[in-house]
Amino acid sequence: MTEKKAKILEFENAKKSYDQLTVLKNLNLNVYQGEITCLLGPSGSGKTTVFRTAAGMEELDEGEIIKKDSLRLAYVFQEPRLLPWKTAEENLIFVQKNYNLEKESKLRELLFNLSGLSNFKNSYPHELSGGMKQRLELIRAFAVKADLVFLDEPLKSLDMKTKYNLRKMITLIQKESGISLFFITHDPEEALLLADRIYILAGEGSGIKKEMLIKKDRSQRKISDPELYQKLEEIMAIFTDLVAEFEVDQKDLKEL
Ligand SMILES: Nc1ncnc2c1ncn2[C@@H]1O[C@H](COP(=O)(O)OP(=O)(O)OP(=O)(O)O)[C@@H](O)[C@H]1O
Repeated sequence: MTEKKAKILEFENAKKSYDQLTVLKNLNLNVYQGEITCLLGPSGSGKTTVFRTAAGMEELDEGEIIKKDSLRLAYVFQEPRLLPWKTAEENLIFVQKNYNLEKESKLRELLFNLSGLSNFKNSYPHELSGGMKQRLELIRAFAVKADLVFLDEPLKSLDMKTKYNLRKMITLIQKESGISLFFITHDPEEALLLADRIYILAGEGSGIKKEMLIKKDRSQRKISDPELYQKLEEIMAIFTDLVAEFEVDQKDLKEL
């Protein structure tokens, strides 16, 4: 199949171990311009290790991450990293200053509107709910006009309504700005609702088990669509193979 989109980041034969534990081996994946790419895998499969190496927080043992030096990257970590002594708007200005973008007040205004946080620009992080803080984390990453935003489980531990709203917000921002996103999740439904391209991580000491393309218009997706549902079943079959079942002798349960 011919790929017309430009590759903007590439993991080539990546290998990463911690002491005796090989977490990633022969990992190959591409991030394409203007796409939402998802790295999907069960707990412990090495997703955060991919994120940390991409962010330069860890070195690969072997292989390469290929990207242009000029590529502007932004990151959304699992746990909020907001500055507690700065208001919501000052948190955005703080990161914008790194790129001389602090005068972009219209962009901030737009992001606050899109995230429903317009009335909380002057609030401090401790005055916001968990979901609001996560929304602020997301718009902070979008405030620096990055080429590629990495998101590590951005919707983890949020309730269904907040997840739904944030998915809508991400979809809208991506559609309007054409920004590329690389997000990590263990949730197949989230991957299917958001991604153009899903890489399923094969599990400890391994690479990518499968690459999946989702063509359906993001704003029209429902998990009950036959196309998505069939893909969900495919992913679940792979996950069932990857996740070892724990074994407990029935009579030991009497100890409970
Ligand atoms: N700094 C570290 N030192 C030693 N082992 C580590 C380190 N970081 C991760 N590991 C191990 O590497 C493996 C993969 O961890 P990683 O956090 O990348 O997985 P994950 O897919 O992100 O998991 P989860 O979804 O539970 O966050 C795990 O077995 C973990 O214990």
